[in-house]
Amino acid sequence: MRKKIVAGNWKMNCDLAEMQELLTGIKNQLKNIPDSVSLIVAPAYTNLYPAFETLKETPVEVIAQNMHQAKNGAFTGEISAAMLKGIGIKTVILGHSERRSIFKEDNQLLKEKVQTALDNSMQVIFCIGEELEAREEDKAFDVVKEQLEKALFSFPQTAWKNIVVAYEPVWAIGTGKTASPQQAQEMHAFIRQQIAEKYDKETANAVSILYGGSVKPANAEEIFSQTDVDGGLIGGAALKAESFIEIALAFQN
Ligand SMILES: O=C[C@H](O)COP(=O)(O)O
Repeated sequence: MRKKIVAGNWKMNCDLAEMQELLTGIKNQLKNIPDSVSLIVAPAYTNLYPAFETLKETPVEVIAQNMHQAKNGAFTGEISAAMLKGIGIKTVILGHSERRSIFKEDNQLLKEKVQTALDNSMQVIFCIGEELEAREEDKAFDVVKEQLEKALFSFPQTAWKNIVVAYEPVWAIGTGKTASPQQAQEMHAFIRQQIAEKYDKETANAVSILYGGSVKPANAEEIFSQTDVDGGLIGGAALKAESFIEIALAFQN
């Protein structure tokens, strides 16, 4: 059975004190979360180690929001895979649409980052998704296919045990506009089919595919109940312990 995952991407939010408060809230409610659901939080770089220390006796995984592709060197302001691993971080989000649009990270660069993560035995949550214009022009599937092909499909089948895909339609991120459960299911099934065609059905069926984009307690249950939706990558609603936990509980119903 595929892993069910609820991951909170905190983006550039929470100073240390705010994060510790959030973590206390999450820890206090962990007993309600079924073992079948993996909880993940992705704090900003400066909060990674304190979060790791605070959560180390719990099942919640702390992951990074990004990293550089190089091993080390003159890259002012950047963080390497070895640095993340050195503080116990084993997973990284790559390809988030904010990295693609604001920081101009393209599929070629993202492929290099994925390669670096895999070379360092790290897991990757790889984000893909179309912008509003592509959705309106009926090109959403073409965009997603291209992102998969250019950034991920040159890796061998064995790499896929370390890759989780997050489908995040850009027009639904932080906008309050969620893809309908049907739109999410349609795209998730398409992504799985692309993986099956490139590799095989077994590989495709084992990959967790998360949905991201304005997931909230009110819509999580319907989205998570879709056949090919294995969880969520949550932004705004992950910044409050109550709503984050409520979203994770949506799997129970
Ligand atoms: O990484 C998370 C996504 O960008 C979703 O953010 P959001 O839940 O605030 O729309």
